[in-house]
Amino acid sequence: MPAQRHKRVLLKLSGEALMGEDSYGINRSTIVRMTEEVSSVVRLGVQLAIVIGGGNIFRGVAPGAQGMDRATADYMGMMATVMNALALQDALKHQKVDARVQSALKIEQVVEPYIRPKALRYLEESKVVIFAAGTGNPFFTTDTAAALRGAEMGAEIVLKATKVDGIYSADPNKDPSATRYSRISFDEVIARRLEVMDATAFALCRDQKLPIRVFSINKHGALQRAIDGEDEGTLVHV
Ligand SMILES: Nc1ncnc2c1ncn2[C@@H]1O[C@H](COP(=O)(O)OP(=O)(O)O)[C@@H](O)[C@H]1O
Ligand SMILES: O=c1ccn([C@@H]2O[C@H](COP(=O)(O)OP(=O)(O)O)[C@@H](O)[C@H]2O)c(=O)[nH]1
Repeated sequence: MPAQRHKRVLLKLSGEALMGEDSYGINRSTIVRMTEEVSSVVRLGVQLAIVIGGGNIFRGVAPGAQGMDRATADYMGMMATVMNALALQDALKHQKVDARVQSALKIEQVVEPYIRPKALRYLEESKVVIFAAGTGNPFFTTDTAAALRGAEMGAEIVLKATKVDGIYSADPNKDPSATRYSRISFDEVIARRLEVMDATAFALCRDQKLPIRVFSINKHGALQRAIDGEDEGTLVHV
C-alpha cells in the first residue's frame, strides 16, 4: 500500500460529466466507466463519500432557468442531484458496491435524510455514502456541498473530478495558452480568481485546512492516483 494513500476521502463528481458525449442527462457507458473506477478504489479499503452534481439535468443559473425565481430554480437543481445520486447508487450496485444515498432535502419515500452520525457509521462499515441535494440551500453549489460534507466527515482531502485535468492560470477552454499548476495555495487560487470551484468552497476548505485535488474525470486511473496521493491534476494546499 502506498505510504500516501488516503483513508477517507470526499469525492465530488461533476453532474455535467455524467452526460458523456450526450447533450443532456446520464450517459450509460460514462456512468458505468465512472463506477468501475470508484469500485476499484473502494475495494482497496478506502472510505469514500461522494457528492454528486446536477448540471447534466438542471442548473439554477442555466439559460433554461432565465426569468425564474433563482431560489426555485436552485431547488430544481438540487432535485436533479437526487436523480443522479440514485443512478449512481444503482450503477454501483451492479459493481457489487454497497452505497447509501442521503439527501439534504427531505424526500422520505425516495432517500433517507442526511444524518451525520449515520453517514459516519456507513463509512466505517465500508459503505459508500452518496450525498444528494447539495447543501440543501439555494444560492450554493455542489462544490460547496463537497467542502461542507468533506469537513463534516473528517475527510483527509476533497477530490474534485471534473472536465479539466487541473487548475490552469486561466480557463483553458477560453485561453489555449493557459498553463496548469501542479500545486497552488488556497490564498493564490482565491486572489487570482481561478474559477474551477466557487470561492465559497475554496474558502471553507481553506479555513478547515482541508486540501483539494482537481483532476480529470475522463482520465483512466486518475482517481486511483489521486487516492494514492500521487502528483495528479492540481493540489490546492493551505
Ligand atoms: N483557472 C481554471 N482552471 C481550470 N478550469 C477552469 C479555470 N477557470 C474556469 N475553469 C472552468 O471550470 C470548469 C469546471 O468547473 P465546473 O463546470 O463548475 O465543473 P463541475 O461541473 O465539474 O462542477 C472547467 O470546465 C473550465 O472551463
Ligand atoms: O447546495 C446546493 C447545491 C446545488 N444547488 C443547485 O443545483 C444545481 C446543480 O449543482 P451544480 O451546478 O453544483 O452541479 P455540477 O456543476 O456538479 O454539475 C446548481 O446549479 C444549483 O442550482 C443549490 O441550489 N444548492
